[in-house]
Amino acid sequence: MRHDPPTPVEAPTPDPRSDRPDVLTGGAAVVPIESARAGRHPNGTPDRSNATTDGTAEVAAGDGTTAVLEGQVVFVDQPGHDLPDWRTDLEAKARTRQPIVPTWLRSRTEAVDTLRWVGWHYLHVSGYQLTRTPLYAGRMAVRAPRGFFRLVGGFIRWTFDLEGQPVRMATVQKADPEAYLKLSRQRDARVRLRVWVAGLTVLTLLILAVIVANQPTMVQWAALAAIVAVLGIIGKPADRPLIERAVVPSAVEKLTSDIVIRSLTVLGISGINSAMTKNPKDAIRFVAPITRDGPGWRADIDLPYGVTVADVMDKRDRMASALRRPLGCIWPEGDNTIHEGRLILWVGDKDLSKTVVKSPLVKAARHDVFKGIPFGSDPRGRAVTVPVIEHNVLMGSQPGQGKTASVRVLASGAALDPSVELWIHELKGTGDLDPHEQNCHRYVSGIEDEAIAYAADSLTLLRKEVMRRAAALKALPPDLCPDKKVTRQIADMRSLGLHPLVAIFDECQNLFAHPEYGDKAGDDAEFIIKLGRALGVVLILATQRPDKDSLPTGISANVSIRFCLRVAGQIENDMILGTSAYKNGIRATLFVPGPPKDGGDAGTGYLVGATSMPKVVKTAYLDTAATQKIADRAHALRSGAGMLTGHAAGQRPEQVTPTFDLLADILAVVPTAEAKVWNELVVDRLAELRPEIYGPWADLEGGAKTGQLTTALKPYGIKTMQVWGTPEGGGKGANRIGIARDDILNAVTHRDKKRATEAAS
Ligand SMILES: Nc1ncnc2c1ncn2[C@@H]1O[C@H](COP(=O)(O)OP(=O)(O)OP(=O)(O)O)[C@@H](O)[C@H]1O
Repeated sequence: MRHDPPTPVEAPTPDPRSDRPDVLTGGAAVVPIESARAGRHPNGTPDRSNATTDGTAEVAAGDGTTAVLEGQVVFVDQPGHDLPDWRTDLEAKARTRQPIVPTWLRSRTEAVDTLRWVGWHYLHVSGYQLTRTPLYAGRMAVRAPRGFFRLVGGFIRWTFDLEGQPVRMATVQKADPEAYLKLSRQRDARVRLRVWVAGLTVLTLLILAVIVANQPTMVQWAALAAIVAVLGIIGKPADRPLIERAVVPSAVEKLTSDIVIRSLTVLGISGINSAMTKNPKDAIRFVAPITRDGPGWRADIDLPYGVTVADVMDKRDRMASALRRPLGCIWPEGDNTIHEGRLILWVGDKDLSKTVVKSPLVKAARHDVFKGIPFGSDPRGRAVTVPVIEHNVLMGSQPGQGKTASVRVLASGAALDPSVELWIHELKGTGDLDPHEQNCHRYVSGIEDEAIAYAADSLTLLRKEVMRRAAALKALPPDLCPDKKVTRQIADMRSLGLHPLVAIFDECQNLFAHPEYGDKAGDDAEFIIKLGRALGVVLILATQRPDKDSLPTGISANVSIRFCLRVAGQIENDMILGTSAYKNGIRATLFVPGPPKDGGDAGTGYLVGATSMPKVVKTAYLDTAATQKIADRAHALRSGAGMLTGHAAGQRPEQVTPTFDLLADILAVVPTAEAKVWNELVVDRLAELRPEIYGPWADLEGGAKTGQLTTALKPYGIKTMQVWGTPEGGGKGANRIGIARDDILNAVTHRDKKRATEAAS
């Protein structure tokens, strides 16, 4: 069956700016929508249109026949040149502006470091050469006779033009009298002049010799030394330099476009390989010249269409092999403000994992946290500061990758600002932060329940503190606090109680995953993170177990600064660095596990939220001795300023949550002989044991009382069951909800084992 031709329609009015003709010149075609609809097959299958040059379009009708659409056909691809918006054009140019002041001069620390390095370098070179002057003098003396003969021989050869002799002989052998005569005449003319010059030179030297002979001995020795030096230099064997190198030349190969292309094509990325096969010249484009950038080379590259920076990041080790550099020198980065395929490849001269970053805090007399805390340096050697005021920090990694070392840096920075109230909770019990105990308003180090309860108390107190501060800030006159935020000026007015309060929870998974305190602690932390920022309350959390049980999602979703050292997989990566971080190529899985001495990347991580773009940062390393020195200095500072409070001033901690161990308490009230017991009986006995804790449970009615214990036991994985029994005062036997004593005992054994393993790791 053949369709009726569709009703002719008007094509859209042509763009007046374009000189597009109405004839078809190629490219894909747009058929006016009404025509296309009219030409659709009744069963709804879309038709395929072919543009024709007479202003009609043929439409496959689906039954093998062709319908002709009348009207004007408009092309998708417009002829003529692009007409980019001039402002967009300028903005694009502005993004690629080269800095007027070189990058190393823009940071004071970096400039000082570079100048210091250059100074030391040349001092070393000068010292090295000066100590070797006797050796060089000896060498020159030995070489001087050969130099003398070379000089005299060369002088004679020049004077009598002996270099031309072989050519002249060749003309004789070829029996070419004309050429021979020409060359001989040239030689005679030369020799005539050169004999005069040579004679004058010899005469001058004789006069100089007579003058020197009449000079004091010192001058004579100096002249002799100069002559020996000159002859020594002339007499140098071709393969033996006079001066030794103070610095072995660097083996670092200059990064060139060929090397970069070679390294990208061996990564096994199909998008790159197929683009290279189709268009080897233009598949990988360099958007700026390859330049030196800090202690390394930087190449700005547009990857082939469809290839993302994340694809390349995954193959960093292969790239290192292709570039013949250690892995710690290869730092590919994306710039997705431009597009997903813009790769900034930085190849360092030094392996980052072998670099130990020094902290300026080691020598600082004091520090101002409103300026952020110096944290470490990026692979290019630029100092990186972490802002803490109005921020919260979450750090994570697998064990032994430098979390605690990073926490120490932040704790030390905070301690050196006496206006900061410092609360430290180190929930592993290894004492890594003990040096700062003397500066803390609240301090605990331990993995046992008491330590966890203390940390939970801290969060309860912090929550109250946040609410108090919110009211205090609201009450401040607008001229003092126009932005409703804590400023340095407000922080210094101690009476307002709005000074910075930095609370650190290292190994926080032990708190958030705790069966008794975990849930509430998670709620409190989330509340503090959301509201405390503008009020000067800063939470710093570090965990070695970033999963949803040990790190409530409310925390990982709301924290503002994230630092992720080496982790094993995508889930942990995104828990710390935020959803989609892995997908976007921010992958802390690329770091090598282990400490630097074993070639690992401990101390190196991705920092997100502290700088405009996510950055790889190597943290400054403070060992225990350096931390102790800083802590002692901070203590003296605080003591002088009368800022030692709470724990540091020897006050007893304020206890908010009474400490209790439910499982141990149940075992205490259920004798061994009683294998199974009703919940309600257990609750009554518990209330007798600790009325302040379990009293409210016992006050609950019937089912609620039973349910309370069931709920409290759930986090331990203990299930309740139907238990046959009789009331304690006597009465009829019945089946009611209860527990088995053995289940409690097993849970305690399991918990103790787990704690012992955690303490050992
Ligand atoms: N910034 C750094 N520079 C150099 N080495 C570092 C750095 N940070 C950590 N290290 C090395 O890594 C080791 C482990 O660091 P750290 O104890 O901080 O790890 P961690 O992640 O806290 O371990 P755990 O999870 O077991 O507590 C250190 O002993 C040190 O040798």
